[in-house]
Amino acid sequence: MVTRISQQAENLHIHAFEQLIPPRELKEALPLTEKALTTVVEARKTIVSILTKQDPRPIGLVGPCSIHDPVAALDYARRLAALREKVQDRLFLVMRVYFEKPRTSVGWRGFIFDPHLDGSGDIAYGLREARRLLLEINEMGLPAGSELLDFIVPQYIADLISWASIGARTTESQTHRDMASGLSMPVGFKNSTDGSIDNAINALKASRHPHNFLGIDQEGRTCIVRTTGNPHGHIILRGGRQGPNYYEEFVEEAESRMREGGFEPAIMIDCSHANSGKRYVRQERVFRAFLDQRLSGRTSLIGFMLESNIHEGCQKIPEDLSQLEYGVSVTDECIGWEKTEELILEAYERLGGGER
Ligand SMILES: O=C[C@H](O)[C@H](O)COP(=O)(O)O
Ligand SMILES: C=C(OP(=O)(O)O)C(=O)O
Repeated sequence: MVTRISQQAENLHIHAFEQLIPPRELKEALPLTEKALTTVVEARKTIVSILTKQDPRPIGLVGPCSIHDPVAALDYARRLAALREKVQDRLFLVMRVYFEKPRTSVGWRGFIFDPHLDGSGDIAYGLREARRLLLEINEMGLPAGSELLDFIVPQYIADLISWASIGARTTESQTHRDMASGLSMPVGFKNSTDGSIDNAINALKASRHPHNFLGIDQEGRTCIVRTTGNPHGHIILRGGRQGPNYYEEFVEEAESRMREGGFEPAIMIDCSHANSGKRYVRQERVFRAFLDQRLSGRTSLIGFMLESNIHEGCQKIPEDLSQLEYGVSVTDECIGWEKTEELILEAYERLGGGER
């Protein structure tokens, strides 16, 4: 019972607690379909085969920096699903479907946390619409990859996610490592914003171990979550404060650090973020460097990440939301669809020429 005495000591900066429906109820309203389940199960299996080098195709994590408009996201997904079909014998494409944004200081926190883009924080709507969107994307046979930031969110949507990322700002966080140890999909750990790959390798080690932590169950009750450890992880080189880290010498360094840590090297190159100085025009350069290294026989490079949208560049979220430009990122700059298609088809051609 909250007494008058305790009211003077707690929740001093909280003005409301609003109850959410439990994960089970949202899943009953928007259930996983047979088709979506097949997309998820098959994609997770394929990604594990790529990480263990049984499947020679690189993974391409391709899509918007963040989802802010479900209509544009579906428009994008349809384009990517068609492209995926064309290239699937040489490339395994997964759509970036990012609903949670970690911020350097403050900024829009992503569709789940602020779906109306106005600071109203309608998380109930955000969770529901995120789940609906993921269902539709998986129904197209297109697998989804996402950054997981909050510990409660996975119980609502993780059954629709085939690959997850722990971001540069949270790779060193114990609680994110705990969460990763219980996730059902392969997880990529980014190097830290200062460029450190040790944090990512330590995260890989930690997430393979069992952990006990606090979370919620399907009924939304707080509980002790006991995990078995997640054996399917890899690292992602995204550059750091000192600059890019996609060049051969950085990849070699990452390979030997992974080996020293007892891991078979499995490295994804993020063509955006600090590898491109957040300038969309530079992603192309990083992408080609990835491809050159892959084609020269560097099989530790298991994939790439491209931040791509329908139209290139980015925009600030305007006060008057009717001024939002369709298909343009509201977070980091993205390459446009035409460039995306051009790069993926170029990779397809080159990967068909011999060494993959
Ligand atoms: O991917 C998106 C951003 O790089 C990340 O959320 C940090 O953004 P910020 O530095 O603009 O806050
Ligand atoms: C936030 C992201 O990246 P990073 O953690 O590398 O900054 C992202 O991929 O959206």
